[in-house]
Parts: sequence; C-alpha cells; structure tokens
Amino acid sequence: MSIQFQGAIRRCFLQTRTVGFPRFASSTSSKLWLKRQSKDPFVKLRAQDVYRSRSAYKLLEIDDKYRVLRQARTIVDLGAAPGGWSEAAARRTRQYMGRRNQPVIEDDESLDSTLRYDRSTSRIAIVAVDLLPIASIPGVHTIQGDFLSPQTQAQVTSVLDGRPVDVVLSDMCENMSGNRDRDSESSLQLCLAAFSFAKTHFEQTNRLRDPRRGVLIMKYFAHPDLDEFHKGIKPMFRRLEVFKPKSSRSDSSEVYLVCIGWKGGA
Ligand SMILES: C[S@@+](CC[C@H](N)C(=O)[O-])C[C@H]1O[C@@H](n2cnc3c(N)ncnc32)[C@H](O)[C@@H]1O
Repeated sequence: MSIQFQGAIRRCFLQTRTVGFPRFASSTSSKLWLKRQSKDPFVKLRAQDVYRSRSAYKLLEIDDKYRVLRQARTIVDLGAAPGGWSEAAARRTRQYMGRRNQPVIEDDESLDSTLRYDRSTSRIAIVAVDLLPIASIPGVHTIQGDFLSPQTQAQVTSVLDGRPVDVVLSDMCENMSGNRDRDSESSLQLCLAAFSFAKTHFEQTNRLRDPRRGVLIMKYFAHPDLDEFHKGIKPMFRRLEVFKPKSSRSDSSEVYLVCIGWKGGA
C-alpha cells in the first residue's frame, strides 16, 4: 500500500471519528425532520401526487372553512411556485362551476401562455406570480418576477386587462433567516404589497353588492408589527380572521389572514 493511500485512509478515518460518515450519518435535526415527514398525513397525500406541493392543502382547508373560492372568477395567486395553490384553486373552482352547470376552465395547455377569457361568460382566470418559474398548469397564466417590483405588478395588471379581481391569494414568503425581526419585516413587506395590489383592484369594481367578493388571503408570521397591520386593515373587510390550517406545521409561527368582503376605506 502506498504511503499516499495510507495517508488518505487515515485522514478519512479521523474525519469519520470527528464528524461521522458524511454521506450516510444524519444530524439529530435531520432525523427529526425525517421522522416528522414520515408521520405527516399531508406529505403522504402529496406523495400520491394529488398536488405538486403540500401547501395546496392549506388553501383547501381555508376554502373548506370560508368558501372563499365559491364565487371566484378571477384569482391572483402570489408566491405561487411550485403551483400547489393554483392547482387547488383551479380544481376547486372547476368543481364549484361544474355543480352550477356553468362554463368551466378548459384543460388547454395553451391557456398558460395567454389569458384567454371571454368577459361575456363566467370563465375563470387564474394568474400565478413567483420569483421562481412555475411549470405549466392548465388554465393558469404564470408570470415569473418579483412581486415587490412595480414592473411585475404592472405586468399582472396588464394581463388582467381590466377584468375585476375577486380573490388575491398570497402565500409569499422569503427564506427564513432565523432573525425574527428581519423575517417579520420581510413578511410585512410582502403582506403590504399583496394588500395594496388587492385594494387597487377591489376598488375598481363595486364589491358591495356581493359581500363574498373581494377576498384577500395572506400568509404571515406572527409578530407584534403584523398585529398592527391586521388591526389597520380589519375595518376594510366585512370579515377578517386569523386562521392556522391543520396542514400548517404546528412548530411554525405561520398563520393566514383571511379577509372576506372588501368594504373599502382609507
Ligand atoms: C411557501 S412558497 C409558496 C408555495 C405555493 N403556494 C404552492 O402552493 O406551491 C413561497 C413562495 O413565495 C415566493 N416569493 C417570495 N418572495 C417573493 C416575491 N417578492 N415575489 C414573488 N414571489 C415571492 C417564493 O419564491 C416561494 O416560491
């Protein structure tokens, strides 16, 4: 055995003793993560390939409780990648429309590249936005861009082409830095952007005739600053509740603000 080879084995042995087998041994936190994943019923559902992300079940739970998608014709999904919420919204609205025997979204891949709708019908339009690319979803128009940038917001507005927005969904969140203040600040910024976009679009149409229209759902991470934000926008909706879906991990401070029925205001 050559001297170099012996040295390599020795180094490998020493490394194994100090840091463990790098490829096979896992840290306590990753073991805990694997254990939690194996027990998580929503991860199992995801594994059956019903939806492309586990997050889809959060939106379905919100809709089971509040029926926010029942009257929805135009939905804007912010922070949509990989696309679970858009898929869930497309299926759910299709079910609602099907029950009422009305026109439904077509399973047409080409709808992804252009928003084709006929304003004279009740056809559903979903616009999904994310920093990351979103693989095509039938009936969903995708936009890749930063929603905090005015250009991306203008792009969404241009795609909507004057169509009244019924529901704005925001599951946007940045990667957690671990710094609570910084994370809640970024969560607040995303909520403010979603709120101000929703406000502009809800105000363009008279929502007062149908109290279910003008729905805004936003993910945020519990923090006192966000409580202030929550109190500030409460009078502008007929109903505003904080909801924690069962499919949201209990060890996460993530919750959803469910705002139903735009009333307007400052
Ligand atoms: C929890 S994931 C969304 C999961 C998605 N709702 C689903 O069901 O598949 C959060 C997403 O927010 C996106 N995001 C964060 N900041 C954003 C921003 N400024 N503009 C657009 N998307 C953003 C991230 O890229 C990420 O894909």
